[in-house]
Amino acid sequence: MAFSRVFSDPPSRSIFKKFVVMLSTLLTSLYFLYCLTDRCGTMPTPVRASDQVMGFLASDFKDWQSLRRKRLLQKIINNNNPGYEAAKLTSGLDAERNIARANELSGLEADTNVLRSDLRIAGSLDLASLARVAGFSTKTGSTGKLSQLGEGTKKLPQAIIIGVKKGGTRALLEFLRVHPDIRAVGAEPHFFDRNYDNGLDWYRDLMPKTLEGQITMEKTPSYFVTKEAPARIYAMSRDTKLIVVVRDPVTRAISDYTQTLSKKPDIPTFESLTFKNRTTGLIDTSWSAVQIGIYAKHLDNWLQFFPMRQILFVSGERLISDPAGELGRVQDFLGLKRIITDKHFYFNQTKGFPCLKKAEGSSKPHCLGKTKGRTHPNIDPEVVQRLRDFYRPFNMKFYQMTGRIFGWDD
Ligand SMILES: Nc1ncnc2c1ncn2[C@@H]1O[C@H](COP(=O)(O)OS(=O)(=O)O)[C@@H](OP(=O)(O)O)[C@H]1O
Repeated sequence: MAFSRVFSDPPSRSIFKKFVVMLSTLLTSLYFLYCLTDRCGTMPTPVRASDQVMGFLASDFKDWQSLRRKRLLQKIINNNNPGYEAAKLTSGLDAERNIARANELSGLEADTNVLRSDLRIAGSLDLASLARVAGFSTKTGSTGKLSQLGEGTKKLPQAIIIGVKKGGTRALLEFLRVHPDIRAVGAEPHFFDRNYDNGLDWYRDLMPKTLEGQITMEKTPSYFVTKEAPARIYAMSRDTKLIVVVRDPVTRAISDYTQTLSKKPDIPTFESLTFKNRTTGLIDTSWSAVQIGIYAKHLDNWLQFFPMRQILFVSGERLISDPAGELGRVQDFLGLKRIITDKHFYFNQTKGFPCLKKAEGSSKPHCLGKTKGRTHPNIDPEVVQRLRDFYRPFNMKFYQMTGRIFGWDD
């Protein structure tokens, strides 16, 4: 009996172990797929539109928010363990790599700059082989700047493009990267929303090396609508400069929908998703495409931690009609010499957008990839009008808060 137990237990244990490993792999893959369909974002609860408008405007940023700020900050400082676990680091990097690869394979993100940067993120592991897989020579990823050759140190970002999704954040980052005093990670690290548990060392390690005087940057548009992000960034450095590219919230919502539709062609129409109840005109503010555009509400969260002078708002519309003008404001805000000027841009008729005459580290003209500047579906004008009416008071509040009239309500 004892003899047979000795020889029968080990195989069953090993089968069990294999089963556990297979199950974890399956679950991890499912999670990545889930994230790729944009379902990892926050899903706020629905609120009746008119109630929300009035309730929000009436509250006018009460004192309890400063209490909330202190509480949140304390929680974050307690939770943020800089000595991250090695296991988490590995899984985080794998996630980035998997997303980059899956995007690449599915053609969802054809922007070479994004891929290039994703390769750079993964570079600490095996840049050369990943580049080969992606069909890029490692030369493609070279910026031609000294720090790319190994000098300098990795630093936490001093400036972050925190939003908004579909605002024009990729265009802004790609344009800024032309500046010799800016070094930026191309992929979205999602540190302050999805990967915060990985710790600041993990985050720093994603950054490119910089020399004295160069600014490290990243962009993750979902930060703007992430409740925890302001306190977390504040805990990293209260001096962090924040940049938000904002765009007409109605067009932004349609752009957001267009992106989802390109990945999931079977989703309901924009019109049906907009309303909780079309007859009563009740707008579904739990739909993220609508919710993200309530800029005044999200900005209020940031103002609990950062003064207005530390946040720059870039007009997504002006970034297209006058990229050099908007880039001038951004360079001033970052305390940099105005090196990026109208000489750097040309309007590409085929693309219908401004493009760079020379991309970072290249002598060739460069437009953003095909996922930027998509054709939007036609939306029922009545629904568009209803959305305009919904956003108007929030837009007014936002203009008042920022001191800039963005012209979305003309
Ligand atoms: N120069 C240039 N080239 C191409 N596209 C440009 C440019 N400048 C701004 N845009 C607008 O950027 C919109 C995408 O915004 P984001 O880059 O913030 O999107 S994302 O959140 O990172 O997915 C994208 O939205 P869609 O037009 O809806 O595709 C563009 O309108």
